[in-house]
Amino acid sequence: MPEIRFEAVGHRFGDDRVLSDISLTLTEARVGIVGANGSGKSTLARMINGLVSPTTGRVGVDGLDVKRDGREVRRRVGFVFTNPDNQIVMPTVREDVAFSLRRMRLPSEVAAARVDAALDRFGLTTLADRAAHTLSGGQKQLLSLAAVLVAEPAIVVADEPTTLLDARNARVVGEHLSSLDQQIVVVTHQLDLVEEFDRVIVIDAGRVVADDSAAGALAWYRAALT
Ligand SMILES: Nc1ncnc2c1ncn2[C@@H]1O[C@H](COP(=O)(O)OP(=O)(O)OP(=O)(O)O)[C@@H](O)[C@H]1O
Repeated sequence: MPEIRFEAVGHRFGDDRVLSDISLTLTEARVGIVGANGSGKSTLARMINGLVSPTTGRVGVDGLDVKRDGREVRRRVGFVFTNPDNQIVMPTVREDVAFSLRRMRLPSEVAAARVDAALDRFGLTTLADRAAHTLSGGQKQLLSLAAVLVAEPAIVVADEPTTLLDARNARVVGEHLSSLDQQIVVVTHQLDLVEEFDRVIVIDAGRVVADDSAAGALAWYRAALT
């Protein structure tokens, strides 16, 4: 598995300190991040591919510095947003998945085969020529996953990927995420999504307050909520 390393990471937005002294080395296949609204989870997740740079400390991916080696890191880290509308950029489903490969300069038949395989994997083949904006919320989130996965990143970071979905679609997207070969880091309020994960980290007020097996961390968090 890849290695994601936070070294004494802190972050401020203006005068607001939102992360303090985070040191973590993530090498497990499936890592969950949970915690209260505004505790800093999204900010932490966004640092893994450089969407946010820490104000203090350092974030590394496989020995690369996220700030210095941003392009190389972004090739390794795919990011799935809460709202797929923020991620879908092309008119049709097929074009949107293909867009992720534009920089790789693959021979066109190789690219087309990869796009077809990604569409098939996420059950989107029959929707390939549909206008992307006409998909349902669940279908759009599957399209976002296909568009991220087609580029074969080593790590997938997902920030509340099931929040906008109904229970059935949340389960479908959750099952797809859990079955990935890639290392995954998932931020969520839906605790069942990370119940089978290898490691769960609880963030509170910008600090790590629990870091354990899923069973241990979730028991801690549920007790803290009551
Ligand atoms: N771009 C920004 N500018 C200013 N403040 C920000 C920005 N992004 C986040 N914040 C603030 O940083 C804090 C942490 O936000 P973050 O989104 O990381 O929390 P979170 O744990 O993911 O919350 P939620 O569960 O509600 O999504 C919040 O107080 C938020 O208002």
